[in-house]
Amino acid sequence: MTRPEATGRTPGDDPPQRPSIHVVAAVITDARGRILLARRAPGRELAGLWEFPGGKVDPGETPEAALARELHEELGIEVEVGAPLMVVPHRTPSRRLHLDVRRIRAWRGTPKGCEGQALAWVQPQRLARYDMPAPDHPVVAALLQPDRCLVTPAPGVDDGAWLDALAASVANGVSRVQFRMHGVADDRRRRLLEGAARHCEAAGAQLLVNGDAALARATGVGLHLPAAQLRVSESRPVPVGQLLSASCHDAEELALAEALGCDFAILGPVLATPSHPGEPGIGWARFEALRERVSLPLYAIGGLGVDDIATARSHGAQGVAAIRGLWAGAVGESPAGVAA
Ligand SMILES: Nc1nc2c([nH]c(=O)n2[C@@H]2O[C@H](COP(=O)(O)OP(=O)(O)OP(=O)(O)O)[C@@H](O)[C@H]2O)c(=O)[nH]1
Ligand SMILES: [Mg+2]
Repeated sequence: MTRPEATGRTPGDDPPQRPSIHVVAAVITDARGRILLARRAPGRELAGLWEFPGGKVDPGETPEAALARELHEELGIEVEVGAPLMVVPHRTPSRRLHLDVRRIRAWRGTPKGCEGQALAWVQPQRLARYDMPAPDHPVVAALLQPDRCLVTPAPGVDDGAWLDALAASVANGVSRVQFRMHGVADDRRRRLLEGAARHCEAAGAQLLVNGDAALARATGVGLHLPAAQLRVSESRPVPVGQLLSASCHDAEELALAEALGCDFAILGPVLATPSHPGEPGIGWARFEALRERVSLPLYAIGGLGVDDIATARSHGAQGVAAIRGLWAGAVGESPAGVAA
């Protein structure tokens, strides 16, 4: 609907002339698990792109009321708004946007394109085939990809106990694992990677090796680039289809990770963490300010665990990455150089 744009948050590092808009959008799922997309009609901004139905929050309106109103106006249905999925902060040269995505618990009526827009019910795995605005890319990732990424701790002296803890971690719901194993001899590291790969495969979890492109290519597991390697990578070190991620700490590294075609990145440290004593962390406001410049999925790292996933999602993160917060075993000495 055409109405004045509601102004929302305006974080301090932004020129005052850049308007901020709060948009609510819906994940509406049918009995077959398909998700409803609407195509922006000709003549409108971003015409032809597919989106989650919704629109701008009016001044004084709650997000829930705005979403119910928009879905009535655009689709002719009455809804019960459900749980938040995520809020994506996004900036363009002319404005900043908070895309606040909610699940719909129940609805009455049959969705129709009341404003002439085409509609499509899409299997989640096919969402990536639809051309969507940049702020929607993290939303699609949140619907499809894991909300937590384990970074492995050092193995101590007992490799069997380490592998048992890894197996317990993936059994506990971790389905993305970054195998980080610094200061361990090559043959031992390789044996542990093989053990980790067996456990991950059995549990359907994804595995990425930290910092060793040759080992990733030789074994077929994914590759995680530490920031120093990201900064010197000129092309994607593993083929598309083999997972690639990177550690990022600032806007420049995030832009590099996106340009290299990383499937996701890890950004932090967000909170203080035992592995970085004396460092306060960048905090959620800074996390958002960095997140709004790129659209690849980002895990927040640094002093976080499963209880922080909802908070992380409300700041535009895919979820959390952690050592301590996700490892189902004892964590010994803090490995240097990782904030988890
Ligand atoms: N509804 C919706 N808007 C989105 C999505 N992603 C995204 O970037 N946007 C942007 O959010 C803004 C608000 O969307 P809208 O055009 O639906 O707003 P509206 O229904 O109130 O209509 P209006 O154009 O009459 O003000 C648009 O600039 C749109 O490009 C999405 O998935 N759903
Ligand atoms: Mg709309």
